[in-house]
Amino acid sequence: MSSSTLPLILPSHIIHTLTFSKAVLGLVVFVALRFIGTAIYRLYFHPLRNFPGPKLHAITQIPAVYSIWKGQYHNLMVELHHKYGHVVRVSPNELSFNDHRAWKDVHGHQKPGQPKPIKHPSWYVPAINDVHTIISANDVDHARTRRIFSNAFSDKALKQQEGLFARYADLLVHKIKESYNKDKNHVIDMVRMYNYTTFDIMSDLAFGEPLYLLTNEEYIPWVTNIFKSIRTGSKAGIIRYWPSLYTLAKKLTGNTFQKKRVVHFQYCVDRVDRRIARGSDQPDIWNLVLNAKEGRGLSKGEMYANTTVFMIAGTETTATLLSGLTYYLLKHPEVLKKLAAEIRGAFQSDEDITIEGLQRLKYLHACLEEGLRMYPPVPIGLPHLVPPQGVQICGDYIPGGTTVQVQQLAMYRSEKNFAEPNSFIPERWTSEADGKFNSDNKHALQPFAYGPRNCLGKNLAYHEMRIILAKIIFHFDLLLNEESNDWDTQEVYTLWQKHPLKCKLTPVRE
Ligand code: HEM
Repeated sequence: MSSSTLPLILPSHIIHTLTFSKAVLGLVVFVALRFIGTAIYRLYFHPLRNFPGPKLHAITQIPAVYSIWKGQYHNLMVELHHKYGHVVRVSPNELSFNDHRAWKDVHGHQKPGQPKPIKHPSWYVPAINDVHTIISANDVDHARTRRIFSNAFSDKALKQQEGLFARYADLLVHKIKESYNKDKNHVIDMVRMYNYTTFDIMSDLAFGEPLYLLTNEEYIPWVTNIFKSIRTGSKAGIIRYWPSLYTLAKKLTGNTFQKKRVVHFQYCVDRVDRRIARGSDQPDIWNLVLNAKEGRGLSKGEMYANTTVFMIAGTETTATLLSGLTYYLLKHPEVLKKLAAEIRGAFQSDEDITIEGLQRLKYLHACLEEGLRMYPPVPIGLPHLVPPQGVQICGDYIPGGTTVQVQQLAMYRSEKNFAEPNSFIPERWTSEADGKFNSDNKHALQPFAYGPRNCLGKNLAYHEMRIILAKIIFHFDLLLNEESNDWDTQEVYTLWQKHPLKCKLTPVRE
């Protein structure tokens, strides 16, 4: 048998195998050529080709996505900005900024008719009832919603709510004293204690009743699920980097995720309904909103959707700052001593600790600012989309369709913005600051975001953080437990994944 006749007598399954291998080979070659073609385009012809950044990041979104998946995106951004400067091309269609001017250009007010980046529609989606929240609404709906809710977050409202904050801060102190009285060597996880307090406060404001976390010293499953969903939501969210897969994945997995979201949402609906049916004479969100002219246009759907925002935006963030600041104070005993002297010197009793009294404490304010700089509760950027006309950011023309983000941690840990950026030095925020801090770029620090869509609860958050921290320091001496020595080495899944912060608190007064 000559070799030339061999193919004729090959069994059919071998012929199939050969055809199949050819098809696979063809596919591999096609994918490889496509990848090379895309890589060449993105490196040499793409509108973002002249922006600095690692070549691999310009070619593919995989390195950025991988770091999000591993919870290391915050560190990657610090590193890339350190190496490449104030603007970095972090993936083919995405630019990251750590220059203070980007706050105004991305988040700030623009003149009427001037194009501006919008909140990225892939990231900012409506609530489960398909109603947009204050955070996700387009600019027009946002302005209306913001007007409605601003009554509940005004200075006047805060003054009316003062007693409520004091009540929960006192309960926190009471619980810690109780634990100490049971066991003088007690070790307390302050992350939990701060979360219990901030969730109870916000629940009282939004549902007219606490979640009783402080009373029971235990999370309820609804709260645990919030923490879990922040992590899984951040991981699952990477699919947005492949828009066509995103649509497909939404269709395929819609039901699984949907069911969990429905259960979570229903909890808010039931509690808001219960609060409205019961009525209340307290200065909670609903009394302040519904009694004002603007609030009468609010639909039930909007009430439910926005409550979910308040219960996340107004709780975890504040507890995060308190946990981070407590950690840095414990790592810097000289700062803690100075702060304790200020607080204990200013007040004689709990009743003295008022909004006005706390606002006068300059060193407390400096410590809060430095805590927000070192450990911003929202450490990464909030994705915005450049409109088709393009915009100017930090003096550069940015073409339409680009995703842009202002990175918080990378902004605050840059020596271009702050001297000794990785050191916790509250003095930099005071008039007694060393000369080298005179050139600190204070405007770079915007932990509550910037412009018309900045944090609505900023004043509330400052008061809450002040009163809780002041009462803790007024009543206790604190020590960090050894196991929490490296507490700040954490992953970020949109928000910090906080480890337990184990501390020993010893009462200094009855
Ligand atoms: C340290 C504490 C806090 C920090 C660092 C913080 C930070 C932020 C940031 C960065 C945004 C912009 C989010 C975005 O555009 O995607 C935001 C928005 C918002 N925050 Fe806060 N927040 C804090 C506490 C609070 C509190 C206590 C409340 C009270 C409910 C609150 C309510 C809101 C609301 C309603 C928005 C949406 C505002 C709008 O779109 O007009 N936040 N916050």
